[in-house]
Amino acid sequence: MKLARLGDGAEIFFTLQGEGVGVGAPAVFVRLSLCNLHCVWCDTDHTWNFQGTPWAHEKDSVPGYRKHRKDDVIIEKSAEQVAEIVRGFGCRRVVLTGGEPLLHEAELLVLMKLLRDDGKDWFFEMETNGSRMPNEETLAAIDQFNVSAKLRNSGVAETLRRKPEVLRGLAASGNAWFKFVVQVEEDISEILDLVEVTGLPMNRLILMPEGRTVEELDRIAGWLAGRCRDLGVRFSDRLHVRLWGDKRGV
Ligand SMILES: Nc1nc2[nH]cc(C(=O)O)c2c(=O)[nH]1
Ligand code: SF4
Ligand SMILES: [Mg+2]
Repeated sequence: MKLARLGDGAEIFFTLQGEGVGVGAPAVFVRLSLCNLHCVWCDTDHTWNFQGTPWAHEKDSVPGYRKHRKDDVIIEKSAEQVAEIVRGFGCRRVVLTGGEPLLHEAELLVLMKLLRDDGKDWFFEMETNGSRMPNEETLAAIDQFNVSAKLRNSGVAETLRRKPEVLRGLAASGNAWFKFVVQVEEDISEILDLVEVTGLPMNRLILMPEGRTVEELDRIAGWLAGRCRDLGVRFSDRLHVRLWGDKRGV
């Protein structure tokens, strides 16, 4: 499978879940490469912002920033190799993320089977952008979907990112939380419209500030936390950004 490359190896790391309902839980993250979306503020654009692609990213305008050479940011590993690395951390909570991990669905099913064949109580989370419906096997294998459907603020065309039927299907699994990235007040009405169209359960909603620095998070959290309280939905910080900043492998 194609993973994000970090140094000589794959971007597989042991940290604390920084976002969503499980924030603070020790977990091994496996970062797959490739994404079917291309959000302008994506904090893992090394999974898709490759040289020769037409997508825009906020960082494109930063002096000295270059789109990535595929060979620098992708590494190929078998499910067996990934399983061996994951086992080495001694933590059985695993977060499959990306990019978009569902682009590697068959290989991830092999990985989860290999790990579960150890006979231990693994817990698999998947961070997904909610634009693709997992198959039945994946629905059965994943313990928790952290679904982050993208809003207008992502800069991605609505036809690509907005899939109400997928959100309904994920909600029906009973294992999904819906984590929206918020920048401005108008995002809230967009989220509430989507909730109405899809019937997403309010008690599975999480609103999280967009930001790759503590200052950016604080600026939005300053008003968003109170809005969450009044709406009766969860607020999520981005703990890893607070603790370690905008770094890879944390
Ligand atoms: N600590 C930590 N928590 C996270 N939760 C979701 C992440 C992601 O990039 O999908 C992430 C991440 O990259 N690091
Ligand atoms: S869906 Fe996620 S990984 Fe893909 S571009 Fe958007 S933020 Fe980045
Ligand atoms: Mg991240």
